[in-house]
Amino acid sequence: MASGEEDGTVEEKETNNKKRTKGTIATAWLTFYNIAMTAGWLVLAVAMVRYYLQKGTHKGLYRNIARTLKFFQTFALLEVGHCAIGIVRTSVIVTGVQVCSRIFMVWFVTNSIRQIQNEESVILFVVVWTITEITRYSFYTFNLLNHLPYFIKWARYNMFIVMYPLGVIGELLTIHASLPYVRRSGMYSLRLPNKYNVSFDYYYFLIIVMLSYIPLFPQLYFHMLRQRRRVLHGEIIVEKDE
Ligand SMILES: CCCCCCCCCCCCC/C=C/C(=O)SCCNC(=O)CCNC(=O)[C@H](O)C(C)(C)COP(=O)(O)OP(=O)(O)OC[C@H]1O[C@@H](n2cnc3c(N)ncnc32)[C@H](O)[C@@H]1OP(=O)(O)O
Repeated sequence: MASGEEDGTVEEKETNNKKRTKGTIATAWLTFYNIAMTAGWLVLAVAMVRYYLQKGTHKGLYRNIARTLKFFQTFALLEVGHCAIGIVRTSVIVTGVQVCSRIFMVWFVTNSIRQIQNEESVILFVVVWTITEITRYSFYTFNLLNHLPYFIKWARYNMFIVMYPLGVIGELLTIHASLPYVRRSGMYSLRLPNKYNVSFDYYYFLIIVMLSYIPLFPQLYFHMLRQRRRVLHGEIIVEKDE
């Protein structure tokens, strides 16, 4: 029996071939990307455990892992691109908020303000991110390879229930701890008068960022709860255009 494709015109066949090639290239790239990211976050986990076992303190841990953390968290910007070009079925906005807030935490808060790098809250969010990302990227990898162990799927769609709030607590406490240093130093701020005639106060900007967690975090959390119902309980979810 002839298949639909065999019945199609030459243009239809060419379009189908192009789609298949794009699909193969995209899958190969995503598999490479997810393996690299799983490895990166595993390296980070091992470095943290080794540091703590050797030194017996969390002090200095951030400085020890900062370079690896900055590299792999910044690399995650590609995920926004994956959504934008349509090779993963995820909202650009949801992914954008998630990735940008992490990059902001790493570069513009923790990396920029040395005095807060030994805060327990920094260790809290870094540990939570690490556990989450090892699970998430190994989930995507095994899923793409069609060999997904159930416990990884279970962990991906259950751990966030606790990890997400813990990560947010770590992030908010870290921003809060940075406020006195930012106020005192006036960093990243622009005072009037200046040649641009613009004023910007990083201290108040950080307060606005903290407040923006109130409307934004529930959206990310409920998005994940919907994904959980869809993947673990097979519910059909009709998402609004995000
Ligand atoms: C200027 C500064 C602004 C700052 C603003 C501040 C406001 C910030 C407010 C909120 C802050 C949040 C801070 C975050 C903290 C933490 O992360 S704490 C640690 C706990 N975190 C988590 O548990 C993270 C949970 N979130 C996520 O997993 C993602 O970020 C997500 C974008 C929300 C995930 O959503 P989504 O991708 O839609 O879900 P999935 O089920 O995983 O995937 C959907 C489909 O897409 C496929 N896919 C996605 N990515 C990939 C990939 N890399 N490779 C292959 N496939 C991928 C996936 O397989 C799914 O496919 P289908 O099954 O076919 O649908």
